[in-house]
Amino acid sequence: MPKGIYQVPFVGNEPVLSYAPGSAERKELLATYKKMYQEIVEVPQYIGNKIVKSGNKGEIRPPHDHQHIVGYYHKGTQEDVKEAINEALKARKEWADLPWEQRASIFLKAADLIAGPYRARINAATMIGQSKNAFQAEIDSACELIDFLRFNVEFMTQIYADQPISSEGIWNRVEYRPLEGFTFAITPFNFTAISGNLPACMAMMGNVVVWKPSDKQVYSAQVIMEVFKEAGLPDGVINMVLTGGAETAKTCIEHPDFAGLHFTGSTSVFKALWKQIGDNINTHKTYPRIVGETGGKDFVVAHGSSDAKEVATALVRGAFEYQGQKCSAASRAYIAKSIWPAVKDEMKKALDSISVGSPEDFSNFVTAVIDKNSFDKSKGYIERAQASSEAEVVLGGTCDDSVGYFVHPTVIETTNPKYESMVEEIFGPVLTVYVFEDEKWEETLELVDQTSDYALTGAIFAKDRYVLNQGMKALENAAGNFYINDKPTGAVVGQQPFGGARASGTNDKAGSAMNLMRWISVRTIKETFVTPKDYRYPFLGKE
Ligand SMILES: NC(=O)c1ccc[n+]([C@@H]2O[C@H](COP(=O)([O-])OP(=O)(O)OC[C@H]3O[C@@H](n4cnc5c(N)ncnc54)[C@H](O)[C@@H]3O)[C@@H](O)[C@H]2O)c1
Ligand SMILES: N[C@@H](CCC=O)C(=O)O
Repeated sequence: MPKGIYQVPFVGNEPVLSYAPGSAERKELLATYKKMYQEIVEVPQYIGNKIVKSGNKGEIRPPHDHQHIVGYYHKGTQEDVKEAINEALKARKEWADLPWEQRASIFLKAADLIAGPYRARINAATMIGQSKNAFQAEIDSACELIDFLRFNVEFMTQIYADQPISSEGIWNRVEYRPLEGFTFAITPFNFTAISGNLPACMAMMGNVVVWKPSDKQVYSAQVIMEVFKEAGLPDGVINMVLTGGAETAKTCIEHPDFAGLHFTGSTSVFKALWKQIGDNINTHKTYPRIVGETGGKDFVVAHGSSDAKEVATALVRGAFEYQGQKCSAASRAYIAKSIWPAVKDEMKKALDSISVGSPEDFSNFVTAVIDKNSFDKSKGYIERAQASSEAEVVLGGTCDDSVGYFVHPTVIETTNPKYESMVEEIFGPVLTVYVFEDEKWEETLELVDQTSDYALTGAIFAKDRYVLNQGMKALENAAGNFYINDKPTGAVVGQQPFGGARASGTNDKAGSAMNLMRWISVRTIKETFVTPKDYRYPFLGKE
């Protein structure tokens, strides 16, 4: 047990390296990328103390060069998932009983390993496997993951320090116990940081975890496991299985010791999982915690008083960074008629200067979308817009999957504010713009609020403070992360806690104490120093 009330070293947000031409970090990252590109990686499952190589291999191909194989991942079975659950449950007691500062040390060390010796490797794996450019890899797989690990340790200590008051003669305490049973993390392809954070933050609070990453993110997932192992994470605490989503969910959710789901991914999958958990509620020993951060149809609404160049820049970065494959990506924009010609012109200039290609070339702003399904999906929206009487492709529109899944940044302009690409999540570099009459500002705000089921991120642009205030009120429930005169992407851990409501998720705010609270079950302890020896009230029966 701790012999002191420790304070954790806390250093704030990890500085983002610039990768300037000639910099040491650029040289190291490029050399690592090239080396890893030529090697054949084998990604195993991590179950208890075993590194499991089933021999049933799935290929890992860079989305920007789909004929090239960089390695294989070993697919598991449901027997592996059952073993992972057993190993997690076996590890539970010792891990849950470990003093918090020992758990904290492991994750702080993991953060330092990523900040130092693993930085180039985890960024290169993210560039190769998920086709992020170096700058996007740096903010995700290095900085955001490091921040999640360090800030969550800080939040954990804040939670533990939060204690009730005590009246005279008693001492009240609360104990923040991990959940009873095992927890289950399912993670998406698009952020290495999310993938590492979901299992890690549950483990940090003393839980044991079965983690199923996306089969499109296995390369960087392996680096995460290597880091956790090197940081000293005991066997069985986080077990990584490489199995099908639906079957794995069934095995975990039907288990009596299933204690919590930490999910990030699409809305339809999360809704199905929620239902499945409800259907199995009589099997579970405890009410499972359910946290899910899901899809978005994120908006930018620009008032006539806003600066056209600022709006255009926010749209280009917000909609097209990482090929629009951010849950937060700007994908529907409402632009006042008086500024639209200037906004379009600025966007055209920007898009004309954007090059599309492999992340190995650091001058490429846009690289490939994740796979053929994603490519076909974006292409479908573009082709339907080209054929539609209600929409027009005004910028971009080129798609080419001969080498990689490249979709050029595309802007659709529609006359129908409920046109399909104003409503549905595309998750690709396709932005749809609806131009409104300047005097219809209030109706437009209502439209923004009512058009989509999602409520993840959104941005408002205006110079007039009354207008901003009006927009903030009208859009109060339309976004969990709301931006004023900025793009709707790029939340930073500790600065903008992230998550949305409505169909976008449970809004438990990744990278905050609010999220960590979901992975603990509080025991309240009252200790009485001088225990009464007589049942009677002092004046009972006395007049
Ligand atoms: N709100 C957020 O914080 C946030 C962050 C990142 C991504 N996302 C969302 O994630 C989606 C993109 O990621 P994706 O393509 O990896 O999502 P996805 O839903 O296809 O997959 C997410 C995970 O669920 C698994 N899965 C798929 N089908 C399953 C099933 N039937 N049962 C159980 N698991 C299943 C996948 O294998 C993967 O591990 C987008 O909708 C995006 O908006 C949201
Ligand atoms: N937190 C990220 C988005 C994560 C979802 O894909 C952002 O704020 O842009």
